Amino acid sequence: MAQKRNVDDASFGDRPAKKPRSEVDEDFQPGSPHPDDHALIPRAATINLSALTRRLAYEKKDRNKPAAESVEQPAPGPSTTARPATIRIKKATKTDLVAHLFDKSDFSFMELKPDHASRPLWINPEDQTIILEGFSPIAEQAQDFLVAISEPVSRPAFMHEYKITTYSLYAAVSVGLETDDIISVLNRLSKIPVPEKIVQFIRECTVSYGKLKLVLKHNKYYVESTHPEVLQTLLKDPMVASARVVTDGTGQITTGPGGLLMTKPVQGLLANVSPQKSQTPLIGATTPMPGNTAGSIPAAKSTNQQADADLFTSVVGVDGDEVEEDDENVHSFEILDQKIDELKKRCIELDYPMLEEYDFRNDTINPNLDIDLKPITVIRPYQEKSLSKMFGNGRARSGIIVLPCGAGKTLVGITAACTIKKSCLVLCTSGVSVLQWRQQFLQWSNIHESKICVFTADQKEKFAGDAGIVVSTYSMVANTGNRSHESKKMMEFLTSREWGFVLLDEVHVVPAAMFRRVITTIKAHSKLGLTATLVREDDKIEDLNYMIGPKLYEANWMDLAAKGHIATVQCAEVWCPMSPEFYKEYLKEKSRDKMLLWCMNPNKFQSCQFLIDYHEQRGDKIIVFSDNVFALKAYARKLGKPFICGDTGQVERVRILQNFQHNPLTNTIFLSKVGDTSIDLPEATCLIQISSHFGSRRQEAQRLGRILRAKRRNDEGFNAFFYSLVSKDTQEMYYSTKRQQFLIDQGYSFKVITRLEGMERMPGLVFQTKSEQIELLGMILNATDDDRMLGSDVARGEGDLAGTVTSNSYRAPVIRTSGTLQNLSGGQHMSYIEKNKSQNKVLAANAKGMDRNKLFLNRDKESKARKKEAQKAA
Ligand SMILES: Nc1ncnc2c1ncn2[C@@H]1O[C@H](COP(=O)(O)OP(=O)(O)OP(=O)(O)O)[C@@H](O)[C@H]1O
Repeated sequence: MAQKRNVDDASFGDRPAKKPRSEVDEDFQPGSPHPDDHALIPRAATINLSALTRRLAYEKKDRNKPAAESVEQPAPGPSTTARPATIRIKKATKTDLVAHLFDKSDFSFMELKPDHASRPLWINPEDQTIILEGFSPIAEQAQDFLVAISEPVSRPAFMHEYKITTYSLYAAVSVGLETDDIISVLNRLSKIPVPEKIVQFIRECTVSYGKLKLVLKHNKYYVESTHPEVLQTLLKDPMVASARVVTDGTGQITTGPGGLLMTKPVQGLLANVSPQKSQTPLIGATTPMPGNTAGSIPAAKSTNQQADADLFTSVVGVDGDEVEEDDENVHSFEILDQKIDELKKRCIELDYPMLEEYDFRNDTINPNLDIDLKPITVIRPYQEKSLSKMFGNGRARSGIIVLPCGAGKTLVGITAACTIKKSCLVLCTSGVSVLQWRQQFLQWSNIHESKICVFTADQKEKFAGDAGIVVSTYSMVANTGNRSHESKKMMEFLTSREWGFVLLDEVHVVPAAMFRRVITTIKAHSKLGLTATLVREDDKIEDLNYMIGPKLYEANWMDLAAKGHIATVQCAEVWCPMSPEFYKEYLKEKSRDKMLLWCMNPNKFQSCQFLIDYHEQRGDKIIVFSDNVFALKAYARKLGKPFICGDTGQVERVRILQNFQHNPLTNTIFLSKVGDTSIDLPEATCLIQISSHFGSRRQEAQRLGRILRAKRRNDEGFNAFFYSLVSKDTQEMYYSTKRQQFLIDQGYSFKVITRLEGMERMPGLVFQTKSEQIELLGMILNATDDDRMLGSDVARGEGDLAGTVTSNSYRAPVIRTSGTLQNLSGGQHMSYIEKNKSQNKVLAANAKGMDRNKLFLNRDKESKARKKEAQKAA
C-alpha cells in the first residue's frame, strides 16, 4: 500500500494522503463502496447485489469446488441443480454491474456478520491475507494476536495487511498457541465467518507442529517426542536416518534408522525434571513486572470487551504456566552434530518443525552465571513483550525478535541473558560492535568484568570460572582458514562447552553458509536472533527459520514512534532534474558511469547544499550518506564538511564523531556505508541520502535507523527528517522506489518534493554557472577507473562504521587521494582548490593545535612518501 504523495514544495504539512485508486481493491468492503466510486458506480447497483450473483461470481474463481456444493441459494427457476459455470458467470456480469471490475478480488458474496462494524478484520479465503482496520478500538489487541499468528506485510496508518503462512503458524505454535484458539480468536475478530479453506489450512499446518523437540544433553543432540509414531515416520526419511547416531555392539557409531527406537525416557534437561513454579519474576531478575504483561490488554470498558480481553489474554498473553512433560512417554534418538542444521531443514520440509526450548531453571548440569539487571535498569513495555514471547512458558524458546532500529535490541538480548543465567556467547558483525556489546553488558547488568571477555582478531580472552560471557564476531567463529595458536585454543574453549544461550546480533546480514558453520560448531541450548529488518534481497530469510527458530515477535515501528520510544520521521524524496550536459552523458555512458553521473548531478549538489543549510539553521544535526565514496569526498570537500569512509583511520573517525556530538560548529558530517549500522548518534536529527546501494530495502531502513534514536524525540512537535535525493529520469528513480518499500510497509510515507523553494536565491550556491557544471562533468569523465571504483566501501571489506578497522589494526589503505583527482579532473582550477580544503584536516588541526606531536609528523611524512611512491608507480 504505497503512500507516496506528490507535493510541489518543501513544506511538511500533515495533510492526509488521498487514497490512490489502486488501493480500492484491497480496501473494498461489501456494502461500503469507496467514496471515490460514486461518480463511477450507480449506488443502487452496489447495494442491490444479490447473494446469488455474488456467489456465482465467486464460483468463477473457485474451480476446484464441485459446482453443486458451492450454491447456497438456488437459482430461480424450477430446477435447483447448479447450472453450468459459463451461464452463471454471464448472469453475474449482467446482474451485477461492478463484479467484473473486481475480478478475482470480488468477495462480496461472503456474508458479513450482523455486527461486522465492530469487528476489525477481514480474511481473504484465497491467499490467507488478512486486512486489519488499524483505526478499530481493539486494533492494538488484534495486532498482538495477528503478529503472533501471521506475517505483517504492510502496516500503514489505517489499514494493515498480514498473511498467514506455514512459518507464521509454526511460530504461533512455538509460542504456545493452540489450533482451536487460533481459529476461535480469528473468528471472533473477523467480519465474516472464517472461511473453511482458512480453517483447514490452519489445521493442516498446525496438526504436526510442536510434536518434536530438539534437546541438547551432555553435549549431544537428541530429537525427542511423546509421539513415537512421529519419530518412526521421521526415521523413514533417508536424510533423517542418515543423521541418526546408532551405536553398534562394539560402541562404534554408525547412522541409519537403527531398528527400534529408544523407549527409555532421555535423562535430558527437558525430560527428566518436573518444572517448579518460580516465585521470582521470570524476565530479568530486578526488573519490575507490571501486571499488564505481554499480550494482555488495557482494562476493557464493557462486558463484551472484557470477554474479548479474557480471550486474548488466554491466547496471546503469558500465563506463566509451565508445560508438564510426561516423562514416561518421551522417546528420542541421538543425532550427529554436523547434520543438525540439515535435519532441522528437513523436518520443516516434512512438516514436523522441531521446537527448541531450554528449561534453564532446572538445568543443574551447566553452572549458573551470576548476572542480573542493575536495579536502575528498566526495560520498556515492548522489550518486555518481546521477551515474554521467548520465556512465555518458563523456558527459553529459540527464535528471532524483530525490533526497529534504535529500539534497544541490545538491552533485550542482555535481559534474556540475565534471565537464563548460564554461559552466553554473543556474536556480532564487527569488531567495534563486540566492544559495544561488552560495554552495554557492563552498563545494564551487574556482570563482573572478569566474567565477560571478547574474542576478536586483536583480543583473545577467556572468562574466569565455570560460567561467563564471550562476545565475538561471526567471522571469528565461522573462520575455517588457518588460525593462530591462540585462536585455535580459543575455539576449543568455545566448542568444548555447552552454551546456555547464544545471542545472534543483526541476523539478517550474516551469510547462510557462515551461519551454518556457527550453528554446527557451537553447542547451545537456546538461541536468540536480533534484527530490525528481517528482509534480504536474496530471499534467504526463510533459512533463518530453521537455523535459529521462528520469529517470536515483531514490533510495529509506528506504534513505537507514537509512544516516543523512537523518533517520528518525515520522509521525503527530492527529485533533482539532471543538468542537460549531465543527462546527455548519462544517455551515452556505460552503466557503471551512469551511477556516478546521477550521484554528481549539479542539481543534486545544490539540493544537498540547500537542505544542509536549511536544517543547520533550524538547529538540526545532519548526516549525509553516500555509498559512492568518490561522490562522498567530492561533496564533503566542496561543501566544507568532514567525512568518514572506509579509509578514514580510527582516530580520525572518533575525532569527527566527537565533534559532531559536542562541537556546535560541526553540525553536518558525511558518511559512506560504513555508517549504515552500529552507529549510535542520538544527536542526529536529519539524514540526507545522496547515493545508495541500488534497491536495498534493508539499507534504507538501517539508515533511517540512525535518526530514530534522536535524543530530542520527545520534545513537543519534534520531527526527524529523512531526505533521499534522486536524479530525475534516471535509473536511480526505480531503485529509490524499491528501496522505500520496506519503510512504506512499516507505515512511513514518502513525500515527493520536485522543487525546493528558495534554492535559487541561496547565497553561495555551488555549481550555479554552466562553466562550473561543465568543469564538474569534466572531472567525472576524466577520473581514472581507480577513482571511479572508489564507489564502494564494501569492496574493501568494510561493512559498517565499526568496520574491521580498530585503532590497533588500522593500516593506510591503497593510495587514493584527492591529489590524483585534482590533477586529472580540473581540480587544479583555483576556485575548486580553495573550496576543497578538507574539513577533516581542519578538525584534526584544531584538535592538536599547531603543536603537533613529532611521532605523528614522522608518520605523516612516511605516509606522504608512500603516497608519492605509489603515484609514481601508477
Ligand atoms: N529500556 C531502556 N531504557 C533506557 N534506554 C534504553 C532502553 N532500551 C534502549 N535504550 C537506549 O536506546 C538506544 C538504542 O539502543 P540499541 O543501540 O540497543 O538499539 P538497536 O535496536 O540495537 O539499534 P540498531 O539496530 O540501530 O543497532 C541506546 O542508546 C540504548 O541505551
